Amino acid sequence: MTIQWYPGHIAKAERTLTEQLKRVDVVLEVRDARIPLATHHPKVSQWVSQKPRLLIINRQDMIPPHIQQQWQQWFEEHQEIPYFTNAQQGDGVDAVVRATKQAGEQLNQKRQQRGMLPRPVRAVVIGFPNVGKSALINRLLGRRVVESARRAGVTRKLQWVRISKQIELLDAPGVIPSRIENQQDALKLAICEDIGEAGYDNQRVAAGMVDLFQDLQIHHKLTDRYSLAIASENGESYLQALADQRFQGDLERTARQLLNDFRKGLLGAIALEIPPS
Ligand SMILES: Nc1nc2c(ncn2[C@@H]2O[C@H](COP(=O)(O)OP(=O)(O)OP(=O)(O)O)[C@@H](O)[C@H]2O)c(=O)[nH]1
Repeated sequence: MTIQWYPGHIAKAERTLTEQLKRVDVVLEVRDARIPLATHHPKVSQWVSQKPRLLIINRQDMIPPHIQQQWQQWFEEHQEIPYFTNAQQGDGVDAVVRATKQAGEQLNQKRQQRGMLPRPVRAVVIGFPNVGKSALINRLLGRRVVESARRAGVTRKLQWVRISKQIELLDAPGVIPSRIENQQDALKLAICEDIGEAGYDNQRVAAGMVDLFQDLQIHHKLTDRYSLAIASENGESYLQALADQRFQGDLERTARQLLNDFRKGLLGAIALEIPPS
């Protein structure tokens, strides 16, 4: 399984992100609920430094509720408060606004102690490509200012927008470049399309997805959708069997179909990661 990264894009994304972080008081870090660990970048704490950070686990509608509960508990055990959202529908966004305001109140208390006037808290939404940053920004603003698209890597430019008297937001999300050396994490990012401008092979990623479903013991999701049992095959042979059964042996078309069905939620609510025990 090889994911090919484009170093020029990564360096540029890192520069833009660090510039954005310099300007803000609070950071809203968005992760993908299907893969909350793989959408964590190890350098985030270094980039964010001492600033308050809110952890937003988006796409909550795409995982089963009992797994969401397990993550809630896991993060709390690790001294983090996760805010679960469905940015497409707006679920959970009010709690994010309240927490951001609270961070602003703390900021202004400190300013007051130093004899400074209060001002709105400045925030930025950051996260891997395609985790739902633009959708969240649009929800926070209650209107559509940032393009939100299924294609990864569409967001760029920089502007401030006022959410309320207390909060100002950078309307361009900070994109965390998704170069992840761990190939299993890279595979999950590719399956979820949270990978930005990287090159990958659809057939390998789709076969890897089938293997992952086996490991997670959720292969019945494939059987339910395609009426083709997995038997003992590995991902590659399943892809071949499905191609023969449905797509005249066309492996590329089969791989795209599998990935698309997963990404659109047509295989049901599926978590690709569960909290480590
Ligand atoms: N089902 C579901 N879809 C979502 C959710 N959040 C965002 N989406 C959809 O996912 C797609 C990507 O969302 P964006 O908001 O563009 O993601 P982004 O992180 O800004 O992406 P980049 O611009 O590539 O960095 C869009 O089609 C959104 O409508 C969610 O919570 N649930």
